[in-house]
Amino acid sequence: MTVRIQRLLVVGLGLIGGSLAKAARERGLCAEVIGSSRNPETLEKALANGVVDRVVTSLEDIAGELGKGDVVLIGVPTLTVPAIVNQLQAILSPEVTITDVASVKGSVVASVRDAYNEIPQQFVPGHPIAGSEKSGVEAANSSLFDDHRVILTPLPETGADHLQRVRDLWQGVGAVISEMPVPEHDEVLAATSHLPHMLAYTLVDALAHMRENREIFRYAAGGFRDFTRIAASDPVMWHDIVMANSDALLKVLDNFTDHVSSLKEAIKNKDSAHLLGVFTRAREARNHFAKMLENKAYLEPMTQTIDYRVAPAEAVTGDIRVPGDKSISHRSIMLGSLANGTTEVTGFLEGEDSLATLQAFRDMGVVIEGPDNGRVTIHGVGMQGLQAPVGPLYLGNSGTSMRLLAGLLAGQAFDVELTGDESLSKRPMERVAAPLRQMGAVIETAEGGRPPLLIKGGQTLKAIDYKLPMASAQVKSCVLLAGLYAQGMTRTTEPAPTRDHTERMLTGFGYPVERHGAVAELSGGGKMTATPIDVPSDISSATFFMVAAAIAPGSDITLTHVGVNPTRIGVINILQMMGADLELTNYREVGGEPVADIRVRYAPLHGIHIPEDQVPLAIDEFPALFIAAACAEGETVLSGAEELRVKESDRIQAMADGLEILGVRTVPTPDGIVITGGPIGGGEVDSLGDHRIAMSFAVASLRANGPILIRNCNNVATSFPGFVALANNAGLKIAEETR
Ligand SMILES: O=C(O)C1=C[C@@H](OP(=O)(O)O)[C@@H](O)[C@H](O)C1
Ligand SMILES: C=C(OP(=O)(O)O)C(=O)O
Repeated sequence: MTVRIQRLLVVGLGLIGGSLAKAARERGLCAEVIGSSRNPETLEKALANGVVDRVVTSLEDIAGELGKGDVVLIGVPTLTVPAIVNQLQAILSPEVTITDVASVKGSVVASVRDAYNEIPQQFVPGHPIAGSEKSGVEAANSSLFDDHRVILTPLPETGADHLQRVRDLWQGVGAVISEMPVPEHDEVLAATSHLPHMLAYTLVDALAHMRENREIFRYAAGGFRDFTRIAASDPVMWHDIVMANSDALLKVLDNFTDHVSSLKEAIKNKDSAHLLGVFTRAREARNHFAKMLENKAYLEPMTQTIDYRVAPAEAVTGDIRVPGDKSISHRSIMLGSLANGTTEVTGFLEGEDSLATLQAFRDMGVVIEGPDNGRVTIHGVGMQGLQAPVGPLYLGNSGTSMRLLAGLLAGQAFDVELTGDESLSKRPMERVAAPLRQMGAVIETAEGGRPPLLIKGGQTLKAIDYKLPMASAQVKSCVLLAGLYAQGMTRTTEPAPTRDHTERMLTGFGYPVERHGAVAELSGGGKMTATPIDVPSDISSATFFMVAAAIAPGSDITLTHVGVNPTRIGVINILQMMGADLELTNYREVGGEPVADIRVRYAPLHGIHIPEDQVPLAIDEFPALFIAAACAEGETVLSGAEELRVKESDRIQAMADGLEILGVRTVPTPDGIVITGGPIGGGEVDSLGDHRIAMSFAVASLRANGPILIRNCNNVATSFPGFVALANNAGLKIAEETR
């Protein structure tokens, strides 16, 4: 329903009133725009600058003309609003829509109620979040509201057509409308607008009072200028706002004063942890909000969807260092946070999954600097030093974060809730909840053992001897991490070897872990000491380039500094069994983890039966290995890999569907797949938001005879930020498209 506005009367032609009048006039939103002001000079300027069609000096002169379809907008300073409202009550027809632009809504609504003895249907309180330190009709700017927010705070009595008319007016001048209740508006604005203005005014006033003020202002550049820009705002307007919103403002001022007092204490006591804590948290929050605002998070989906359009490519060549290992990055944050002392991490993966873990620990009070080019400094808080987070810990797409944190947090003193994105919210968590409950933890899951996880703090955990029902490093790590807080010796026995980064890193941090064969055990109640961590490149990310070189004639690529922990090298073993030409050189150990450079040159591949003992050692590499199988002579058979069905997507089905579309024959089975090698065509495939599916199909382009469009590739950033640039450098032809 669009309700056309006939006449718009703007009472008070300051910056906001003047800008609205001018914008409405220029955009032809109303039949006529009329301005009213007590000041004849303002009226003259308004006419001269084309702000209004006509002016009136008193409301009586015009009120009688106005009726249904007309709008009166009160644009005077907040404390002058009651006088205008009183006047309007006496002379204006109840059919005329009345709205206002005051920065405080409680006091305006109260003045309307006083004047009318009720809230009339015609009244629609509003507040455009726009402005500038400039004031007056001469500053009127018809694009002031473009993409700016206007908050309307309609009351139960407000009439629907009046509300619609005001919405149309603001939308017509380019604004974006949100609605909220009056008290919420006043609290939000006290914190986000009124407090900063008070601080800016006070800072400038305080400095101006210092004896050497000339000198101070002479040297006050960047920071001072940025911080105090708003101290040039209209003093009367701000006086009125403060008087009108004093209750809400006093509340935020109290809170802020407490923070300043703690900062003062920290400076006095040279408390670096406190200072760094405040600064790193604030910087993160500022960046986070800036991103949200850039994306207009309240208006549109947070980000756009990224697709890859991949053209057929020839070969891959060069020396490449892929980003840091995801599993090790997660663990570096977890153990570094619980250690005594400061842990320096280099090579940290700045992907969304490991950043989710990092943020979770920040949310629990750990001061973490970085990441900055893979460098992270963690100020460990000791085994008992985590604090209750203020809200749920959001872990995005990351299964590892949720399952390992569940273990670590089961024995803490506080309650915590773990949540995740759509994909993570579908993944099974009973596999960790069950052993943790056996240890005495109190954990609730949503239906079907899915996230969110609600963990009740303050439980006494006791050690268990846990035989893992599936080969899962996440479940093993979860139980061992809970074991750090349990009474007695916690033991895990795994059905097949899985990645052992937790055990290695605990040892590195000085926490004794006994290991023999399939068994790992540790006693609760110990402590850890900070130690530097150098994270090797992720073999799971390197895999995409290994497969790329293995399938594309003419390829010769060297992947440097790759982690080649024996529990992770299934992909190397399987590719070699298929006939790939793979060579490991420069073998060394870095911080308890073996590392090597891997050179891969093209060689024809043949299908194999993948030995089941290799499955856990290559669990994340199968989507890419399926592409190798599609390029191999004959059949490749995988079994014993039902775990692939509960990753970020059902990776067996997702790959089978995509390969079929590209003309490759596949037969999915409950625990694996049979793939018959053959030519690969072009087509459109869906990664289902699974990073490894997206990157695998990009690699397929090296053997495809047409372009491949891969849908939903945003999550590549969870494990492999910079993938597209690195891949294109090596020889792929990926174009990112957003929609
Ligand atoms: O412990 C880890 O860091 C991981 C273990 C594996 O999961 P499962 O334990 O579920 O097999 C793997 O798929 C995941 O990417 C990372
Ligand atoms: C399975 C994976 O990760 P996670 O379980 O941590 O989401 C993966 O990275 O392939």
